[in-house]
Amino acid sequence: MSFYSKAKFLLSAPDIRHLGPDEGVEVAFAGRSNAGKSSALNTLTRQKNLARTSKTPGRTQLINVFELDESRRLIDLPGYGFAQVPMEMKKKWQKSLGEYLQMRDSLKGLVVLMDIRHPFKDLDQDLIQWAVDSDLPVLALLTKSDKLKSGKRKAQLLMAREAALAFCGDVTVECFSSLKRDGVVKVEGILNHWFGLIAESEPETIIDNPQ
Ligand SMILES: Nc1nc2c(ncn2[C@@H]2O[C@H](COP(=O)(O)OP(=O)(O)OP(=O)(O)O)[C@@H](O)[C@H]2O)c(=O)[nH]1
Ligand SMILES: [Mg+2]
Repeated sequence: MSFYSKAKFLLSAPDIRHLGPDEGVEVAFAGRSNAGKSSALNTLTRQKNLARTSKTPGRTQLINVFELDESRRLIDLPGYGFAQVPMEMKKKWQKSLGEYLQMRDSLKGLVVLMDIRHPFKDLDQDLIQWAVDSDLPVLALLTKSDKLKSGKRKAQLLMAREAALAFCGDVTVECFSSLKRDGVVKVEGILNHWFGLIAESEPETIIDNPQ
């Protein structure tokens, strides 16, 4: 059993004032609406319905917190860049998202998810750039990698890595598929470091649940 499969829903908050104490370590999943954030969390935690997913963009409207243990949490953030949301709602979400990213001290790592077919849109670049400038560790995932055949997938990955280097600096970029579980082991390895489960110098390994 993976450490991440222990995840339990803790709370949903409209803004940072409704989150629990700003202690321990949080790793947040961010990205455009419909990029596959909630699906990725379900895949990582091996739970089908932990985070709510939907075909309709804009499903996740609150900051959703999932507890791994008493000091470690996974965060599912509302998506950005969805045109069909009423302006007022959009403003509210973007405000709570911005506040979370800028003010939450326990945020120790950011996973930015982008559809492999159209990565590094303006808002993605802005977010990754901001994380790099803020010294917040960031992992960029090209989601729904199952949508492309192997050759095209590799080409997109190379292109995205070059784009990341050009626009945002030295950012880790990997492919990910919730459907095929592509990239899960790599994500776990990186999260293990961010959560302080293994030292930086140690090789990336999968942490088993001790129970
Ligand atoms: N083929 C394929 N579809 C995926 C994958 N991941 C997610 N999807 C689909 O993409 C849609 C959006 O997924 P969600 O996980 O709800 O996306 P989200 O980023 O949480 O969206 P918001 O909460 O609206 O911001 C759903 O229909 C998923 O089934 C994947 O790896 N492969
Ligand atoms: Mg979602």
